[in-house]
Amino acid sequence: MPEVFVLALPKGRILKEVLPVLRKAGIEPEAEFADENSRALRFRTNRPDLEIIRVRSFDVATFVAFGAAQLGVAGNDVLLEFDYPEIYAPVDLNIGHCRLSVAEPAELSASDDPSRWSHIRVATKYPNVTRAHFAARGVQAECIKLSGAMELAPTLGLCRRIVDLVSSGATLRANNLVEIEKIAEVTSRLIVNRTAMKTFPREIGGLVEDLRRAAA
Ligand SMILES: Nc1ncnc2c1ncn2[C@@H]1O[C@H](COP(=O)(O)OP(=O)(O)OP(=O)(O)O)[C@@H](O)[C@H]1O
Ligand SMILES: O=P(O)(O)OC[C@H]1O[C@H](OP(=O)(O)OP(=O)(O)O)[C@H](O)[C@@H]1O
Repeated sequence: MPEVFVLALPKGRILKEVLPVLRKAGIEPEAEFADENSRALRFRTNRPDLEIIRVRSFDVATFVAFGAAQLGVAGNDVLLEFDYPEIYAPVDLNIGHCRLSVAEPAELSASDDPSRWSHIRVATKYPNVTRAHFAARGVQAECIKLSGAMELAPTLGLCRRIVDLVSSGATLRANNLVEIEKIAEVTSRLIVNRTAMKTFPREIGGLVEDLRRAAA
């Protein structure tokens, strides 16, 4: 019986960008995958040795880190937040371009001086990256963990600053916030479980190379 490998894909916005890359690599998910009303989470592909699962973006990293999926697609925002040693990220897929930034209300930024901060409170989905970023310059960041809609936090008085993903800047503008500092540039990466790569170098290495060529 041949080995069947599992590729974990994020459910959200990245899915639309990743499908053309898969197609270029000769990987076609079964028809049900495109059906938004389907409750299935696990799908066959045209390759008998590859299945796809659809999970939340942060969970892609968890499935791959624990070897439940051998491959996945994750933004480096997610990889920075977890820093799982079992994850190897060999290919930048050149999709999902955005940045992880610090933002605050426009009226605060007019008089704010970030070089004088010693302690700040920040709403974010990325508490580990945020704490490490500020600790590197001696600022203690107290993080309030949210799972989305961070931009509401300053308006409603939860805290004055947020750390969130920014692409066009439209979400910040709509909430009267301005970007004051970039923490990291973000793109989506192909990720691989290190043990799986060592155990099946030919098979997984082949998939990695197919996807590398498709993303180039
Ligand atoms: N505005 C954006 N532009 C480009 N890429 C983005 C943007 N927002 C997020 N991403 C990328 O897509 C990934 C998933 O984004 P996000 O977490 O917002 O999606 P989601 O569908 O809301 O996921 P979930 O439901 O798991 O929270 C992020 O980890 C990031 O790498
Ligand atoms: O700069 P922009 O182009 O406006 O993009 C930024 C927005 O995109 C992401 O949210 P998403 O739309 O994925 O929703 P979420 O809040 O549920 O994560 C991110 O969290 C920002 O809110």
